[in-house]
Amino acid sequence: DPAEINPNVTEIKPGDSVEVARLPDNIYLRTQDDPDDIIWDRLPTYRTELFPAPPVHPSVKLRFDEGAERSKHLYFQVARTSERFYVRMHWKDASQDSATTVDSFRDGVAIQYALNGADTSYMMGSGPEKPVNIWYWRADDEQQVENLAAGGYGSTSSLDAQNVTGIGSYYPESVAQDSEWRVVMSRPLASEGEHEVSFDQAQVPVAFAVWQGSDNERDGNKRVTHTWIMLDTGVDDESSS
Ligand code: HEM
Repeated sequence: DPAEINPNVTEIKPGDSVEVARLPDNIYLRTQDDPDDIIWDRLPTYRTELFPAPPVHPSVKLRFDEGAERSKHLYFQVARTSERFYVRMHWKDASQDSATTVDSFRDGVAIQYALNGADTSYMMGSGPEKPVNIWYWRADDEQQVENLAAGGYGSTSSLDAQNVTGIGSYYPESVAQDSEWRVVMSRPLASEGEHEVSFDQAQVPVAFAVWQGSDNERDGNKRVTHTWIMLDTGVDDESSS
């Protein structure tokens, strides 16, 4: 519904490019990864639509509710200083699901980067030649982000370098539907190892995923952006190699 979108929010479709905002070096976040720092009010906000990930696995198919109205909006912001890259994500969620138990699932969010160009499958990469790097936050540990790599389903693995930090917080509102999660993740600009995304290139393809615990979403069952959104880093490819 276009009427509901704030004029300061830019709608992003798959294939669109967004600019990584450059924070001056004399600006500091109150605490690194503070999801509610006032700096975020001054930076451009983007909104994109998430749709159910296609069921690729028989066990996901069993749980896949074809009829469900499951599209969802994700708001995101991207920024860098001379030393770190930051991404902030927020989305409405009427329930705070912080634990996985026998019959309940936790909320989560992730950003995925194609390591070897936009012809990589946005469905978690295409084999060892076209892998992805994934930063994965889960509501059961609001102050931790896992740094993962994958080259197709079933190959998801944790990286040696766990240098991605992050914090998420739930902001309840009197109208439950207006409540939201806000999550910031960041990493030093310099990458460590071949499976960490390099920000030293003009464009970085990204995709997002949100797991809504109250809808029993977990692993492959989640909402995702379909195909890549391109981040313009402001780095010149020719001068940086
Ligand atoms: C759009 C199509 C996608 C499909 C069909 C898909 C499918 C799957 C499947 C089958 C699994 C379970 C097996 C495994 O770990 O490999 C999985 C897990 C996972 N996926 Fe995806 N995926 C998609 C997109 C994404 C995106 C865009 C992201 C990140 C932004 C992502 C992040 C993850 C993570 C972090 C896990 C591990 C989850 C856990 O431990 O609970 N996926 N996905």
